[in-house]
Amino acid sequence: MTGGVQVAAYQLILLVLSSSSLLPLLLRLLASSSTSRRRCRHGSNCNDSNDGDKQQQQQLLLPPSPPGRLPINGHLHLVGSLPHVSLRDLASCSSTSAPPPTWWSAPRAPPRPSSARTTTSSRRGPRPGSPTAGLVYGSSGVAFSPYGHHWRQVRKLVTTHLLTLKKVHSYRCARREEVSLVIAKIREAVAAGVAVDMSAAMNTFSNDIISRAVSGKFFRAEGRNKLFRELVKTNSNLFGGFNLEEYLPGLVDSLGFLCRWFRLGNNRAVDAHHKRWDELLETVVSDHERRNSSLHRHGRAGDFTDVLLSVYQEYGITRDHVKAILMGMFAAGTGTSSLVLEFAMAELMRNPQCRTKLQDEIRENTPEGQEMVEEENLGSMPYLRAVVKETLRLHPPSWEKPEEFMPERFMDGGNAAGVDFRGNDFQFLPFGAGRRICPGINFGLATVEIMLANLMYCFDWQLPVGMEEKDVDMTEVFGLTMHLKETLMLVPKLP
Ligand code: HEM
Repeated sequence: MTGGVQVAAYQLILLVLSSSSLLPLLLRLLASSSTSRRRCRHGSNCNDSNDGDKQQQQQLLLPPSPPGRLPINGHLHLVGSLPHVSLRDLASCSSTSAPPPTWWSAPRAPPRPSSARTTTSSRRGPRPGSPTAGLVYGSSGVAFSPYGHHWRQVRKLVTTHLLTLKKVHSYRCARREEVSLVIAKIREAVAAGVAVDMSAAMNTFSNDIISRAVSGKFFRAEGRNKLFRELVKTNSNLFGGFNLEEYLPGLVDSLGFLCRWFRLGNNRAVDAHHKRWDELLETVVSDHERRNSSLHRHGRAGDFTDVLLSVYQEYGITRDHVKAILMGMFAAGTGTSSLVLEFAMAELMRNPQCRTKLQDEIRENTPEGQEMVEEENLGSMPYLRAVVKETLRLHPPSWEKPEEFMPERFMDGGNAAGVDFRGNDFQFLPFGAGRRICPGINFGLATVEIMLANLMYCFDWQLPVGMEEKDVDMTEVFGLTMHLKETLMLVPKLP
């Protein structure tokens, strides 16, 4: 369900409830939601505020809430189908940094740098007991686990053993092979003179990279990578869809049986989907267990699953937790990297001068006669990093010409030259910040940079006949991650 439909569904529920004899229950809901708001102020990042509650706000030193809050509805009616854009607009209406609107339960990148300092997340993901929590093994992986001992353990495991710079580096041959497969496919399109569906190509590429890191060399066996891709897509639909509990936990508590009936269909879909994930992950785990002894004999570095199986007991976690971590790697690692690549290509098509500048840099800094850009060549390509940063910058307000694609801002002499994305510069948080910062930064960047460099190095790119730069549709659609509404079709040519 899109953001607009979610909002409409939410408002419809409110309308039905308020026009019925359920008013007493609504009042209870109101009471319970204000209690939970009070609780949030002491524990979580949900630092909402209330115009009518100024005294308490002053005591708690919270900034003022954006104007236009309604009872029950909070600021929901002010949030459109692109919530990050609405949040930005709400922030700019307020005289100081705006805290998230009052209904907003999931932690998202806040609209202004200064508010980012106060809102790094402690709770995230499906609420305990919700159908989607069941899908992710009771929210026991890294991304959805609430802050606490378990999260600290799984996060430590992932950052110490799976996503270290050394480990990411150890996958460079795998990345090289996957990039050459994409290049070979694009060469076929050049020979046939047809356009390439870049959205699909980049999604397949980043999913294959993650599948390979998780499942090893044999990830293509029995079409496992395709199955992973399909399951990740369904995850995204289920998490990005409308889940009553996430929006109105108080209502669900108050109207237990009605809500259970309302979400029955969703429950079944989630259970069936979880079963498919579990079967696949169980196969991956038991395959690895079978060949683990010979792996140790040969002393080879293993994939994510090998590493997890060798250390998980030390961390006091279970086999289901291992599966939850693996599932989380797919969900967090696939959509993100492929979207960065797709947005980067779309922006470069709309900005030919940036594209030429990037191609010149890449071609000048790749040794002559080399068929592909290698990872060791990337260090001498600062404009490539600036293009990636600019793609990640995603329209926040406090920038010069915020809506324009201007990688130069991150280059020497640019107004954001020293700005980095590792969570220290609060005006630029594409990977989040604080204790929940993305642990996959190195993995994601390695995937994006080598692929983008090779797309630019090996080909010249054109828009399909009849299309001009201004016709590249950058309309975004809200979901678990933001993505382009239209498929990006591009025509490759040999340079
Ligand atoms: C360019 C690609 C990527 C982008 C833009 C990105 C972005 C993000 C963001 C914004 C968050 C939330 C941070 C917060 O709440 O403060 C996050 C969390 C996370 N990401 Fe990434 N990510 C990328 C790639 C990856 C990859 C490749 C992996 C794994 C292989 C990964 C694993 C995770 C995990 C496990 C979390 C949850 C961390 C926690 O809750 O402790 N990400 N990512």
